[in-house]
Amino acid sequence: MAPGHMIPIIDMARLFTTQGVKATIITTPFNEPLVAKTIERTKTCSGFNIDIKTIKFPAVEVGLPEGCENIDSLPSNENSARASFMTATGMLRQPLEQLLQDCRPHCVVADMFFPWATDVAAKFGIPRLVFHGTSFFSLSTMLSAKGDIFTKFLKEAHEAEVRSYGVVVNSFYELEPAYANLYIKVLGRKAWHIGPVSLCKEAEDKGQRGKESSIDTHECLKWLNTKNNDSVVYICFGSLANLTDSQLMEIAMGLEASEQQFIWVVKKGKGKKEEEDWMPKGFEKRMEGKGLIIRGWAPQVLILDHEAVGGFVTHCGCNSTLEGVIAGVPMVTWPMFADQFYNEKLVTEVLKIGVPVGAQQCVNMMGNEAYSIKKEAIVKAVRRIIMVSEEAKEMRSRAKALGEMARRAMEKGGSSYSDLNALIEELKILSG
Ligand SMILES: O=c1ccn([C@@H]2O[C@H](COP(=O)(O)OP(=O)(O)O[C@H]3O[C@H](CO)[C@@H](O)[C@H](O)[C@H]3O)[C@@H](O)[C@H]2O)c(=O)[nH]1
Repeated sequence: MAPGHMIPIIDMARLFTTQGVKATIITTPFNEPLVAKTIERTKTCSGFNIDIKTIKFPAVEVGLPEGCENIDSLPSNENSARASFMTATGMLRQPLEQLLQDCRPHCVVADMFFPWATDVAAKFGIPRLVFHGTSFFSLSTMLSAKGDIFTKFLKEAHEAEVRSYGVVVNSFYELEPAYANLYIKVLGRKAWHIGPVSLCKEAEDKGQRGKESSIDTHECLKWLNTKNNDSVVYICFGSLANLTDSQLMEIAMGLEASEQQFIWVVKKGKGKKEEEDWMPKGFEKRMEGKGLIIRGWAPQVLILDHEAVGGFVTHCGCNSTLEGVIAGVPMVTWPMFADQFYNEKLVTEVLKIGVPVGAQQCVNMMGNEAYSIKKEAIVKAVRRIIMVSEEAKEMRSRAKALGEMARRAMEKGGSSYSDLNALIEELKILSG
């Protein structure tokens, strides 16, 4: 239960319904409005057939505040808060069992964070598919890396995956053929690439993905419309990372010194005091017309898709990475935790459509006071992707070609379209 997992899950449900099957999204009461709004926006689309069912999330029972049902709303990032959240997540097992008993679906797609869903589904003879939310590259790398990187939880998730029917991957074959082959043919996993799911034709709500945008989308587009093609850098670190004030300060100074136009998403509210703490004096005034700061939630896909955007500074969350690929923009990679360091390698060393900012250390979701990327590194990397040069030109052209391949993969006859088709057919046979 985190935006980076829920957004693709909702897209996936819509994608499944395009194949004529009915989908039910299971969520919790405080997450339900987000799911409902997204579904509502596409309700008029043909073939639409999605239900929502909620099960109670025992936040209070594990000592979390009432309504704390999403990892991005944890009161703090202390290990204890995350551990409580995981405990509460584990307690969804029994209500899921009840729900499956009543609904008897033909298949359950459950996120990797619910390893027990495999056994629950098996109880009713229902196949379970695992959704990791990450690329074949990072899945294969994690499996091939030494066993000691696996925490107890990851071990459990891994064992559940082995016992599951298979894995659905939000990726497309042409993006990482060697790693799709490695995962499926060499490591012997049963997997289907069905993405990028955000390109599902029913997912036309580009301006409101995940949360309500903090900026009027028309204003944002109006601002972008005044800019030349490929001239604006977009900077966003996903839904979970909180950067320290000193890190934000380095970014602000770096952006100013880079002399490039930008849209920068900062997960901070408005408030004079706060502003003074994390940006140089007079920064926003000096940047007027040149730089736009979005405080809170940005309409990311809408921004990336605009032709004025020519580069993306990203933390390499899997969704953002794919969205950058679809938009065909070179990236500055700035991984922070989880699979992001793997995704960085995919972008910079395999696909060669980005340059690393030089992040060497994992920081937790609240950042790290003792470690920050300096302004000079930011200026250098931003200029490398946005300023006219042979290197930038080549990266851009490779990125644009991949974006085209992504679209083709999702069209009728494309690799992801066909794989989804094959999956549904197989499930139909299974269910008799
Ligand atoms: O202001 C914002 C911020 C984010 N997004 C969207 O939110 C999603 C964010 O997902 P992602 O880029 O994957 O980042 P995280 O939110 O950090 O995702 C978590 O989940 C991912 C999927 O498992 C992992 O790859 C990441 O490492 C993990 O941090 C994307 O679709 C973005 O378009 C917005 O629309 N507006």
